[in-house]
Amino acid sequence: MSGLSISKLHAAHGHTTVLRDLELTVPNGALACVLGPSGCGKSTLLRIIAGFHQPVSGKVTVGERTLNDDRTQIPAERRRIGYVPQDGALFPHLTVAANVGFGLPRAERRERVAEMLDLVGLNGLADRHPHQLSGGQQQRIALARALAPRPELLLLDEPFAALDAALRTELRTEVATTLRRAGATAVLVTHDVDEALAFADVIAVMRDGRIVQADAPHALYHRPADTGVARTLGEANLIPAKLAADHAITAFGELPLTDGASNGTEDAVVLLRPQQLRLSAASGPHTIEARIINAGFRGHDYRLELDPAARHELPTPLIAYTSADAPPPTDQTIHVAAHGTAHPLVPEQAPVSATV
Ligand SMILES: Nc1ncnc2c1ncn2[C@@H]1O[C@H](COP(=O)(O)OP(=O)(O)OP(=O)(O)O)[C@@H](O)[C@H]1O
Repeated sequence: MSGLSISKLHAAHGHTTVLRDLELTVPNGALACVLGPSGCGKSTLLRIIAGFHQPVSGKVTVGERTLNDDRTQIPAERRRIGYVPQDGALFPHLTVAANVGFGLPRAERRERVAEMLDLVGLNGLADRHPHQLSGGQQQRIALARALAPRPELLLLDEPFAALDAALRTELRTEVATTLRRAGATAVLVTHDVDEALAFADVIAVMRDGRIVQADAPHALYHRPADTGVARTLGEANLIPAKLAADHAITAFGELPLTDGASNGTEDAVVLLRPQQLRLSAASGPHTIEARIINAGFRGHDYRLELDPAARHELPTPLIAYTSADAPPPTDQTIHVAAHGTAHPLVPEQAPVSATV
């Protein structure tokens, strides 16, 4: 397998620009997730990489091979790229073995099919037809079929979207393990943040036809580039702050900065994730007073919506997660403290015009 590199990619459907100046690098052997809202251009990006859609301009390379640039447009069948669509799209009239072996040279077909079915843990099902498989089994066969010709790059377009929540979690873990075992470079498209956080070595957040930030899941969650990326990765409290050299001054007192340095700004916003806000038994110099306006039980914890007292000048609602056995009742006034570090955020950029 080989790494993927995309630069200055522009694409349109008719007169509507869909991708603009898109940059993305996926190292060899890495699993990347492209995360973004419906309609932001994720599938268009995959279809360009696969060779199903021609971009307006830009360069796409896999390993040393240029697939698209000003002069080059390698056809899809010569790209050596595997593609797993949302519904798997197995050939209904062929057996599992024939689906996985489709297009492989006859001499190696038998052995390669057995190897692939082994990889996805379904070697007992070679003689079945797709309609005799569960949704999860069909997706695993689709993955085996895509990996069988030893593609240089594997593309997965929301491959778990049609599955129920439990199967989805199980299968995405399995698929990630399978891909790592196969040493595959893969790009998965999703609008499910849990999927991206669990699956990826690199998450690329897409907005308005561009990749706005790409980084390891942990870095992206704790150090988002702007308020939009912060919200894309999970619930976010955006807290007004003044920035000093190495700390933020907030209604919760002084909090160290995540990256430990700022230029000093009077009028800043810092990110505090809900798990950083904790109920405090007593009021103190670094607690705020708030009223619980909603408490939702989520099995492992409660999600609280809080209305902070007006004097704190904080946004409403603040979101806190608490693992307390039972939170105080709704409408009760409580004290809240903030833990950990604060990460300064810039506002999300306004979208640019969508017409070429
Ligand atoms: N064949 C097409 N002709 C015209 N417009 C299209 C075509 N395919 C997609 N679009 C438009 O291009 C934009 C990007 O679509 P795309 O399918 O790439 O988004 P997406 O992020 O994959 O969305 P989703 O998550 O809903 O699948 C959308 O506004 C869509 O309506």
